[in-house]
Amino acid sequence: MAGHPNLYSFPTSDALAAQLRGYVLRCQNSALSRHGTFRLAVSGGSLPTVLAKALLAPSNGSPEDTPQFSKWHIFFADERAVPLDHEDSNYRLLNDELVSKIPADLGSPVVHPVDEKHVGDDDPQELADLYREDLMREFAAKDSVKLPIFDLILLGCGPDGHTCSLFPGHALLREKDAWVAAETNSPKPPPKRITLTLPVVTHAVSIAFVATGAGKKEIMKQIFDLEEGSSLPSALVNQGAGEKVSWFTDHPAVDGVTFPRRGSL
Ligand SMILES: O=C(O)[C@H](O)[C@@H](O)[C@H](O)[C@H](O)COP(=O)(O)O
Repeated sequence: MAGHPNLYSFPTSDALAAQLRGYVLRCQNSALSRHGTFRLAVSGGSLPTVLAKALLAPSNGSPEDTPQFSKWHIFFADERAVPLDHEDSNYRLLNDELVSKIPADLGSPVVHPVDEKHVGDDDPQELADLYREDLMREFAAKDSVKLPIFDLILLGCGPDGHTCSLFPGHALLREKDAWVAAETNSPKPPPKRITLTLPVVTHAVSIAFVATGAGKKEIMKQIFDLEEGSSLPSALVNQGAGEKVSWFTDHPAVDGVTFPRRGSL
């Protein structure tokens, strides 16, 4: 993939949220003009809170600045193998932070949770297989497709460089064909999870990371160390998707990070 990812850095969380709103809505508007729906995947961690701040802010009244939630299909970039009402559930997190707070006049998104009947399985592979079937229904109805193409995937980045539930050094990073994979021994609790794979992430039309706070600074240096080249999962997304990737950061997270394409929105 040609080109470098875009890196944006903001002084405050309000400034970051305002620009993230514009970015997500541009992705929405272009997806709606292409195929009438907006299909995105979101991560857990701090992302749903930032996303809610971005999307629940008042609109300037123009159609371009209005989320059309009734046309959204929201999937999970990764999910933990816990009941949907469990405090570790990304579904619950997204619902509490964003979905339950959407004003009625903006419509309701279709949210695609993992299959609750299978969250207790010893092997989360069954859960991953069922989630793939859900993706197939949404993305592969007409033809057989090799990989789903999300309009947007919103990611976080852990202090060890993980993203989704793709952890450094894991064999899953070499996955070429599967859409959804099971993780049974995640270094970040809880241990059992499912995750979109790298080919699915890098195949998306647009990919955005949100990474904030001084705690991310050291790993950001490694991710963007172009001379050494990094095999960290977040760096592999950069390498696989290039200019389709945008990083939304705050100043403390990128203090001292040298980067070839530092942009402004
Ligand atoms: O469910 C999860 O565990 C996440 O999807 C995970 O990949 C998260 O995005 C990162 O750990 C960053 O988390 P923070 O944004 O909280 O730093």
